[in-house]
Amino acid sequence: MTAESIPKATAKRLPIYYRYLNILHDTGKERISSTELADAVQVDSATIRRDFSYFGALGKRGYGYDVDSLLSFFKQILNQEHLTNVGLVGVGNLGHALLNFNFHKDGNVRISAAFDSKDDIVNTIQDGVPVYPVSDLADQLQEQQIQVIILTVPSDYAQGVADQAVAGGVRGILNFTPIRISVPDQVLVQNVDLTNELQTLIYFIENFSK
Ligand SMILES: NC(=O)c1ccc[n+]([C@@H]2O[C@H](COP(=O)([O-])OP(=O)(O)OC[C@H]3O[C@@H](n4cnc5c(N)ncnc54)[C@H](O)[C@@H]3O)[C@@H](O)[C@H]2O)c1
Repeated sequence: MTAESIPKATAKRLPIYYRYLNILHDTGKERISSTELADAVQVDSATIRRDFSYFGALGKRGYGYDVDSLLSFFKQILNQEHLTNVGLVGVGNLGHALLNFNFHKDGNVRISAAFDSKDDIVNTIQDGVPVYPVSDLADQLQEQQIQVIILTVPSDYAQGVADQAVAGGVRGILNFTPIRISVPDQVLVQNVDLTNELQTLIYFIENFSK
């Protein structure tokens, strides 16, 4: 089974399972039933069993799932053993917060280079990450083989920076700016809008909560 042949909805739940299994592993738990897992990750147990069935018969009736073998399987699927270096462009309020966070809990992703246009921050190290002049973006992405960037520049600069990143061979952009950037088909853009997320949450609370 390859990552490509797993249904998208199942693939989306993998990181949730993975994170929880890591916690179980750290506490020394060796096996878990789908019902226990369902309670912990808030996914119903039938869905969990179906999801896991895509990975072959990993569970044994009356025994549950072996935590270690599930973990190593997910690690392989999620490519967790492979460290992905990410660039961040725009070290302002939001950029600083993301640099400070730097995905340390997940272990397989880290921001390894940051870029800005302000003289007082360029060529410094912020939260352990070197900040390069944005004029070097395309070169540095290529040199450091960085294929994913986080975009946290003011909206007026978003498209220009995206163009530079594309010139540097970027394959994915996590776009925090309100601008819908244009990129070639082969480049993936994931837009993040916290206002939207909050409004969706409030809508669900008001309309679907018990
Ligand atoms: N998606 C969300 O939920 C969300 C939340 C907050 C902010 N934002 C967006 O994130 C962006 C950043 O917000 P902020 O509050 O951190 O802004 P900010 O002004 O504090 O920071 C922007 C940084 O980008 C740098 N910059 C400017 N032009 C640049 C360029 N061409 N190349 C590289 N760096 C450049 C600036 O020097 C500054 O350090 C804005 O577009 C804002 O709208 C989105």
